[in-house]
Amino acid sequence: MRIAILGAGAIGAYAGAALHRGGADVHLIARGPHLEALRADGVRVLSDRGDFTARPNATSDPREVGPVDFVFLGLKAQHYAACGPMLRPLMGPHTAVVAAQNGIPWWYFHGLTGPLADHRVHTVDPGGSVSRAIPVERAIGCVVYAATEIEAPGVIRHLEGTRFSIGEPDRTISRRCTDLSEAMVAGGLKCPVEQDLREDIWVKLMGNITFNPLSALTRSTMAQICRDRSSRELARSMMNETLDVAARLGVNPTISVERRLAGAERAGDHRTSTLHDVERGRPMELDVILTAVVELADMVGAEVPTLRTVDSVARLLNARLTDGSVAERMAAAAAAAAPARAA
Ligand SMILES: NC(=O)C1=CN([C@@H]2O[C@H](COP(=O)(O)OP(=O)(O)OC[C@H]3O[C@@H](n4cnc5c(N)ncnc54)[C@H](OP(=O)(O)O)[C@@H]3O)[C@@H](O)[C@H]2O)C=CC1
Ligand SMILES: CC(C)(CO)C(=O)C(=O)O
Repeated sequence: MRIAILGAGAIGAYAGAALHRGGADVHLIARGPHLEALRADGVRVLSDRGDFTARPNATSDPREVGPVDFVFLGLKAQHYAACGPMLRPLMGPHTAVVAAQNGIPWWYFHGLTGPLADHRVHTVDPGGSVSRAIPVERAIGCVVYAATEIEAPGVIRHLEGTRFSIGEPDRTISRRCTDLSEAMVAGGLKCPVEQDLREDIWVKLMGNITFNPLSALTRSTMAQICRDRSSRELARSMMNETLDVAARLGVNPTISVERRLAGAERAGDHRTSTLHDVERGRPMELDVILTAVVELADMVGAEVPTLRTVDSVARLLNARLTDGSVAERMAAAAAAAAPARAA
């Protein structure tokens, strides 16, 4: 099985290393110093479950890879609309694209019947730009219950979780999903094939919609947010509002808010992927994680005052982060602080 990892960052390189370890023919697509390290030394995975090194092919140029069976998309979702030129050389007639994103995917209403069939969520697929880059019929959904970070170029720190739940938008159990699942399991990951991934999407989103923006806005870990009485209450409100939107869309996750909060608190001092971005002076992956849910709330008539407030301040921060000068200053400050943190 040939697999390209487009955006072999924290999650992509981790999944790619595992797939390679399991016997798949893996091609990592990366850039910069991280790519140089991947080429020179492979992916070094550091994990309580056992460290290992995998040496799949690594390149910056998808044309060197050519058509594959699966593209595992490890890019941040705000880069999906522009990924068409990188994706094209990887696509054969049957290539599937597995997007490891958090939040609401661009294919969310694809394959459904009823009044919302094929509805486009504008925030995640503005003007159809993402659907044009990644046609929905190519998409396999993926909900990632793993936490990883790039500790140094070529080095992935695995913090917790190995589950990558996958599923077809149209609720079929397809051969391509079962094939991919076998390859992931051979690499030591959990990869259940779900009939309808939408419940998993909302369960995961209850955490991301809350902790990703709050951690970025307050520079706090998930545990710190949970242990402070008022921010825990804020998190609870955000989760309840999210569950209301999901319910109005016909999805009723069985997990309680208290259990979800307890799980986040147990994650301890983990910094979310969004906090990592802000610390590096990069824009946050906000549209798919939070703004899209506010759009869906408006669509289904749900009151989401807390989500709306956090979204508006987080979008203001994102606007500052996309202003080059501010982003450069923050990145410089983060680089200056890094040796001190390490000491
Ligand atoms: N990290 C985690 O624990 C989790 C992440 N996720 C999801 O996984 C997805 C990826 O997140 P994460 O792995 O943390 O993000 P990363 O930023 O670590 O990975 C994205 C990678 O894509 C690379 N990239 C971007 N554009 C290009 C390009 N044009 N050519 C080559 N490489 C490119 C980036 O390189 P560069 O740095 O140079 O821009 C980076 O290495 C997100 O949607 C996130 O929500 C889900 C669950 C957990
Ligand atoms: C926090 C985590 C790992 C989920 O627990 C995540 O999804 C992220 O960092 O974006």
